Amino acid sequence: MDAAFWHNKWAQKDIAFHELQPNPLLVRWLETLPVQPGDRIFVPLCGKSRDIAWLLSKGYRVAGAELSPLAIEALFDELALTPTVTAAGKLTRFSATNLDIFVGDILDLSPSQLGEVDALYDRAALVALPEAMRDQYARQLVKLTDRASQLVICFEYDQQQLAGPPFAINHDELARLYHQDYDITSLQIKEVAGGLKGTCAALEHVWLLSAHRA
Ligand SMILES: C[S@@+](CC[C@H](N)C(=O)[O-])C[C@H]1O[C@@H](n2cnc3c(N)ncnc32)[C@H](O)[C@@H]1O
Repeated sequence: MDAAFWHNKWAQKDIAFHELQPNPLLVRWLETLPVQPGDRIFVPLCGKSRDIAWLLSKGYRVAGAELSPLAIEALFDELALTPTVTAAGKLTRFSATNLDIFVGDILDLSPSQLGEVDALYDRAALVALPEAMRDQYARQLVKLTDRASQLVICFEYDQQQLAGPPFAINHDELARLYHQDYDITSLQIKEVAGGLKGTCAALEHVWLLSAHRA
C-alpha cells in the first residue's frame, strides 16, 4: 500500500472504509482514555472521518494526519470550516479552531510540528497498513505522542480469506508492535455484521493501550 494506492482511492471515491456516523465503539469507549474536554486527541490516518466532528462537538481539540489533500478538503467542507493552510516541513497543515490536520506522510511528521497530544485514537489506521510498514508506524506514533494512551480498533479474521486492507491484527501482532511501550487491555469484541466486505466472518476488537508506569 504505497501513497499512490491511497491517492487513487480518494480520487476514485473508493472509500468504503468511511463511516457516515461517529464510530459507536469510539462513542462507547472514549471515556477509558485519560482525557477531558479541552484536551487534544491525535487521529492518525484520519481520512475525512466523522469521528473528528464528534470529538470536536464533545469539546476536544483534534489533530490528524492524512496523506490525501482531497480527503482533507472534503473534511473541512463537511465541517463547514475554512482552513488556514501553512507549510509544516514536508507536510501541509490545515487548521481551524481546535483542529489541525497535517497533510502528507505521517512518517514525515515531527513531534514539534504535531505539538502536544493527550491521547490517540486509531480506527482503520493500523489495520490499513501491511505488515512491512507497521513497525515504522508504531514507533512513529510512540515518538510523536510520547507514549500517549491509545484507543485502537482492530479487525480479526482469517487473512487467508481476504487480502487487506483492512488487515487482520490480533493480540499477538498488537503486542509485537507495542508491548515494550504499553500495557494492552481488551475492551470489547464485536462481530462485524454481515462480515467484512460482506463476505468474510470478522470481529472488531477494541483495545486500550496505556503507557507502562515508570
Ligand atoms: C482505511 S482509511 C481510514 C481513514 C479513517 N481513519 C477512517 O476511519 O475513515 C486509511 C487512510 O490512511 C491514509 N494513509 C495511508 N498511508 C498514510 C501515510 N503514510 N500517512 C498519512 N496517511 C496515510 C489514507 O489516505 C486513508 O485515508
